[in-house]
This record gives sequence, structure tokens and C-alpha cells, in this order.
Amino acid sequence: MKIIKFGGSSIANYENIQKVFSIVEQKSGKEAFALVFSAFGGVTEQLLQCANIAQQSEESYHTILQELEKRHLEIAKKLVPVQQQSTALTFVKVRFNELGDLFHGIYLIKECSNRTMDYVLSFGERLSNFILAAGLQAKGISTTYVDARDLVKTDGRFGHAKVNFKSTNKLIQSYFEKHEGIKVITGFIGSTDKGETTTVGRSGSDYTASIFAAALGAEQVEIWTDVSGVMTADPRLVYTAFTIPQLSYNEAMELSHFGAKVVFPATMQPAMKEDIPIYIKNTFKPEEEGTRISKESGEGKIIKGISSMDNISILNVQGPGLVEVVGVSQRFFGTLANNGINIILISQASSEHSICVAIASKDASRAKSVIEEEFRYEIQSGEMAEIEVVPDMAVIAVVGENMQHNPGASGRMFQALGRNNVNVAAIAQGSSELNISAVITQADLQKALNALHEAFFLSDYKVLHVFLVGVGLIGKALTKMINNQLGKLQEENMLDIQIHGMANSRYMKFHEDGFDLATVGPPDENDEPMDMGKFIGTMTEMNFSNSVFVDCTASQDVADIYEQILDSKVGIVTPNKKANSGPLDTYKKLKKLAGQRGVRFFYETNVAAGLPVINTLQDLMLSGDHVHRIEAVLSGSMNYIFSELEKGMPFSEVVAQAKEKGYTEPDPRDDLSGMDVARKILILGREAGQDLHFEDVDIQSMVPEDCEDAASVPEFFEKLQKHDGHFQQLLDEAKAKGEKLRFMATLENGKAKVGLNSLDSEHPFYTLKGSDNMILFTTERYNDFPMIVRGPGAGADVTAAGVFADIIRLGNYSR
Ligand SMILES: NC(=O)C1=CN([C@@H]2O[C@H](COP(=O)(O)OP(=O)(O)OC[C@H]3O[C@@H](n4cnc5c(N)ncnc54)[C@H](OP(=O)(O)O)[C@@H]3O)[C@@H](O)[C@H]2O)C=CC1
Ligand SMILES: N[C@@H](CC=O)C(=O)O
Repeated sequence: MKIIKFGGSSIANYENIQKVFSIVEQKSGKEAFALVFSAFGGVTEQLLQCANIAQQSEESYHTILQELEKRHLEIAKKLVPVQQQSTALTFVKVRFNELGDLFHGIYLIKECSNRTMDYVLSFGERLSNFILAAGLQAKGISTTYVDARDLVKTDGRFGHAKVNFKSTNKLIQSYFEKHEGIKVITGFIGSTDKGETTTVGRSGSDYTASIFAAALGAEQVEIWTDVSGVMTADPRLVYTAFTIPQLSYNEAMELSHFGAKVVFPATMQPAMKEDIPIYIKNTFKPEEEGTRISKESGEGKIIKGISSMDNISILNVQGPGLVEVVGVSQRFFGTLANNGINIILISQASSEHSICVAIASKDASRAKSVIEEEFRYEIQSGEMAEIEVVPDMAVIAVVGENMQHNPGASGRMFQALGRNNVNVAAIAQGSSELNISAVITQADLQKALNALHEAFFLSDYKVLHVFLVGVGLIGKALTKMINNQLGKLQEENMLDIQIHGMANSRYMKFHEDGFDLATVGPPDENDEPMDMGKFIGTMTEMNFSNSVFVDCTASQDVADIYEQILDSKVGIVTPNKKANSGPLDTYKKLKKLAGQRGVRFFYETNVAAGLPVINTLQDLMLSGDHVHRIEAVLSGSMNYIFSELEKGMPFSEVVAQAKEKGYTEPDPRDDLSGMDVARKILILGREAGQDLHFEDVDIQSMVPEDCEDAASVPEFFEKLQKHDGHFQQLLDEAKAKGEKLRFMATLENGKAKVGLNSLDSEHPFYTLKGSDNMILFTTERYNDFPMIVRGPGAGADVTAAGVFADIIRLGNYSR
């Protein structure tokens, strides 16, 4: 025998009922079962509403009542063929006449006692079960309508009556022995020995199912609802949450206590006592396995689920008056209890200097004043500090029996929270080791849930939440590249990348679920005007775990906010060299801050685009090498310009071509002036451990004087044409000596030099072509022959690929 219960949402309308009937039809004839139905979805609330309106002596309850009657009649007419309708329709009409009289009475006396309210509410289940029993009968399934008031005997605590299991079990057993057919049992209701109607409290129909299952020694209880079981976390807050296949009763109780509202703990008690498994199934996806709740926790992850409660306040009591004074806790907790204030979590340090409890925010100010009153003398004498209330908090809990005697769960929990900048205000763990709870700021709740979910369930799967500033050449190429690679990353590397914010210098836009990268373009006039403060504010508000700020601008203003970003524990990836080539103090501060906050600051593309230069140098340094000399071609555009010049084109045209190919900086004067290369050699020097300042770099500019102050890039190109002859002459002179022009950077003995050189065929840079870069590291280990990195050092794709690689690396670090 199985007891199968369908909740209100499963029978909210005719279409849903058809789904329920098809589930019942499939079982009918194959297995023994009894059915328990709630009221049709929303009916209990409407009955309650009618009673409350009538109680206020308002007549508008009539309208709701008429609608309710119409709804019940319509469902009955649809489910039962005309020839067999009369019994069902009469039942409905008689019940609504009774209800009409009942509400009129409430209306007249302006009062609805708990006893009357239980009677009012009982109509919901009585009506739905009678109609559904008739509907199934019409389908050829033999049913018997059971009014549970005849079998479930309770005390007279109306609203949450206590079941008398002894008499109830006897009545149920004898009824089932005597009656044939599939019983269709009204959930939620019972009656006292005097025959007064009672209700058995929250999730009462589940409880009814559990009571019948226990009385009959059923093999299982099935609770059919509109979700596919108990999930690992609230799916509205954690998109990657999934159904937990197996839970122990204790785990289910812990999870439901903290917000997983699929099963209400008390309803499990009768089934749990008899060791009867409870299955949670989805009426709308019956093929899904659902959750089995039984004595066994089952194999699996170290935790089963993560749950939470919001609208929490912390109440802090502290002071020397607490230390080694027996009875303080008793007074504290006694006062709260005497005032009906429920305590959700307790934490007391072993120093006994403070006690902290989490309570519902609605109780906070009352709790403060009753505690202040209780400890008035201690507060006045300074033995106890003022009572502190911290509002807007949430409790988050990881739950699972496998945590017992299994070290590592709390470590993983707090590491995940810390890494995502979630501050923990209080902690509690019972010796049962079934639940570790932490109190955090409510604003961090979603981030914390996701961080924990990732840490415990998806440690192999990671979602990176990107906020991209700069959607020009590199930013666009990056977006396209991520989109092309996403499927593979998700499948093979368990990595998902979502871009939630995008900005250029004029506009910005955001998408909570992440932009569709296949179609997204840069923000434009249809979006919000760009405001850097607001951009960061929105990123912080979205508060994702694993957020990454990607700067694909060449802007100093953007670089100036890195400190703020790292400070808020968000990692940064950037090809923008401004931050690392600015004041030495800033460079050092950013690196230190990233370390202190435990976040990553990656900038491989600051030098030689996607070539592995910075990482290589960092590895050399970490492994104890010392850099003696760096000799390099560090500008893709300059190398392109001077190697293409050899083909006979005018200098100004080659520069324009380099810009078109995406090799130059947004303003090519940054390349020609040597500034870009100076920044790169400065960054390399700093990475090599040298305290270099910009003034330490000797720069030879290639920008003709009159081009320097051209108001715009097009004007600069116009002016540059006048100097084509000068550059042709430089080339001719080199050619005459059998040499080539290369724009080089060197660093030796703390001095850096950047400029144009004429090199003979023996020099390693002689053979460089196009946008090639080449870096020779002469170090203590690579002394006789330098370590060489060579390859294309500029261009949209190679740079975007380098930025992309940094983003992935950042994701891997936080696994
Ligand atoms: N090209 C290459 O080969 C390489 C480039 N890099 C670096 O990549 C970075 C980007 O270069 P690239 O894509 O070519 O430059 P682009 O000029 O094509 O794009 C720059 C983007 O940054 C935006 N932007 C500029 N200032 C701001 C600001 N203050 N706030 C918000 N957005 C801003 C621009 O917006 P708007 O359109 O509104 O002006 C534009 O979207 C540079 O730092 C460059 O040094 C690094 C290695 C190689
Ligand atoms: N403009 C640079 C590319 C980015 O660093 C170059 O020419 O190398």
C-alpha cells in the first residue's frame, strides 16, 4: 500500500487535474494505494480571506464565495459526464449553501474563532476530494470518498490540533479493512471526540498522508507537487541547483527548517517513526526521479544541500559582567522565551565575554528592549555594554550527515565564503555535525549561496561573471572568442563565462543572466550613459561569486579604480598597461592588495600581447633566478612598420596600415613616441624585481615634432605624410650598411633604453617580420644563451586570446 498525496498546485485547474489523473490511471490496477488531496490551489487562502472580510462586517466576501462556487462547479462539470454529475453538483451546492450561512453568521457576529475558522477551511479539502473522487470514478477507477474527520482524531487545539494516534490508527485500520476501492482522503482535517472539525497545521495534507501511511504500515508515501524534489539550494537564487536524489529524514528536516519548503518537518514524523520512505515527485514532470527521504542518508557529496533564511537580525550582548557569572544565559534566554521570541541561532565564545543570537528581524526591537530591561542594572553599572542589534542579516547553512567525523566541510565552507568576500558575523555547529550555520549580511546571500554551491557540488564546474569595460578592437574580439569557445569550455573544462556588464567611454549596459554573446554588441545610445562609479556599483550590487573585471581600454581613469575593485575582492584581467606602468607605489600596492584580498590581478597581455612573457618572467623570479639583461622588440606595430617599410611603401601609409590591422594603440603616437614600448620595458623591469620609475627609461621618440600636438589621429596622419622622406632616408642608410631598422628596448643595470637601432644580420632581431616581438632574457641561469620568447606581439586576435587565457586562468585559480 502506498499513500499518494497531491498538493493544491497539482490540482489548481482542469488541465493540471488531467495530469494528476493520468498518473493515477497509470498506477491503478498495478499497485495498492490511497489518495490524499489538498484543496484546489488557492482555495484555502480564499476561504480564509472570506472569513476575514466577513468578520469585518463587509459584504464583499459574497463575490469571492460566488467565484469559488463557480470554479468548483466548473471543475466538477468538466470531470464528470452529465449523466453522473448530479451527486457531485449537489454536494458542491449544498456545501456552498452551508458556507454562505457560515459566513453570514461570521458577518453578523463580527467574529471568527479558531474553531469556526477550522470548520470554514475544512470545506476546501472536502469539496476537492469529493469532486476528484467522482472524476476518477467517471474514468472507471473505483473510488471511495473519505472525510478524514471520521478517522483522524485530535485534541481541540484549533488551527494546529494534536493527533491522538492511538484512536486514529485504530479507526483508519478498521476503515481500510472494511471498505473497498481506492480511498480518496481529505487532507489537512480531523475532528475532536466531540465531532468538532479541526485542522492539523501547516502542510496539513502532507501530514494526513504521513498519518495514514503510519497507521497502515504503508510501503511508501508519495508527495506530488510542482517541484522535482528537494533541491541542493533555492533554484531562484542558485541557477545551478539540482534535485537531491536521497536524503535522510534528519537532513530533510534540517533543510526544510532553513527554507527548503518542499516538506514540513512535522509532517514527516509519523512516517519517520515507522521508517516509511517519503518520495517527493513533480506532477508536471513525472518522469523525473524526485527525492527519496528515508532513514539512510545515502552515498554522495559531503553535504546534501544549502539552505538559508533571510530577514534576520543579530542581537549581541557583551561585557565583563558576563564572564563566569552563573545564570546570565538563563536570564537572557529566559527573557526572550517569556516574550515569545524565537531564537534561530546561538553563538557564544568560550571567553564568555559575549553572547550572540540570531532572531527574526520582526522581533528585533522588542528583543532589544526586553533584554535592556532585564539587564538594566548591569548596563547602567557598565558591567554590560549597550545591547547591539545588527539588522539585515541572513543565516546560511550547509546540511549533510556525511559531515559527521569527516574533516574538511567547515574549512571548505569558510574558504568559499572568504574567497568571495562574504563576511561571517556568527557561526554555529551542533555536535551532531549535521548542520553548519553562519550569519552573513543579507546583501551577500545570493553570492554566498552560489559560492557554497559551487564549492560543494560543482567544484569541477565554475561560472565566471565578467564585467567588461572597453568594447573596442580587443573587447569585441574577446567577446566573439568567448562565444565561439563557450560550448567546449562548458563541456570539456566545466567552465562557463557570463558577461553581465559592458561599457565603453559613452554608454554601459547590464544583464543579470548574462548577455547572449552571439548577438551582443557594444553599448549604444539605447543604453545608460557611462558612469564608472555606477558601473562598479552595479557590479558590486550584482554581487556574484567569481566576478572578474576586464579592462580592455587604454584609459588611465579606468586603471585608477583597480584598487577599489581589488579591495572589494573582485579579480582583474587587463591588457591596459596604465596601472602597471604608472607610479611604482601604485604597481606595488595593487600586487600587494591582490595578495591580501586573495584575488587575482592578471595582465599577461601588457607585454607582447598573447606571448607568454610576464608569466615566464614571474616563473623565473619565483624559482630564484635573477635577470641581468633584457633585450627586446616589444612593439608589434613598430616592427610591422619598419619591416614593411622595406617593401617600398611610404612611412605614413605603413603606419596607417598598422593601425588598420589593429597593431597600434588607439592613438598610434603612443607607439611611435616609444611610450608604449617604454611602458612595457618598465613593467618587465618591475616584474624582474627592479624598482624602476618611468624617469629611468630613456626614450627616443619617432614622432616628428610638428605631429606631436595634432588635435586628432586623422590630423596626425595628414601631418605625418610630410615626413615620409625622413624615414625613407633612415631606411636607405641602414640598407646601405646591409642592416635593418628595429625599434628596441633594453634593460641593464637598472637603466632602460628605448629607441630605433640599425642592426646587422648577426643580430637575432634582424630576421623579425610583421608584428613579431622577441624578448631575450639573460639571467643567472640563462647566461651563456638567453631565454627567448618570439612571435606575433600585436593584433586583435592574439591579444584577445591572451586576455581570454588570463580569464580562464583566473577561473582555474578559484576552483
Ligand atoms: N592592439 C593590440 O595589439 C594590443 C592592445 N593592447 C591594449 O588593449 C587595450 C585596448 O586596445 P584597443 O581595443 O585596440 O582600443 P580601442 O580604442 O579599439 O578600444 C578602447 C575601448 O575602450 C573604451 N574606453 C576608452 N576610455 C574609456 C573609459 N574611460 N571608460 C570606459 N571605456 C573606455 C573605448 O570606448 P569608446 O569607443 O567610447 O571610445 C573603447 O570601447 C589598450 O590598453 C591596448 O594597449 C594590449 C596588447 C596588444
Ligand atoms: N600597440 C602595441 C600593441 C599592444 O601592446 C604594439 O604595437 O605592440
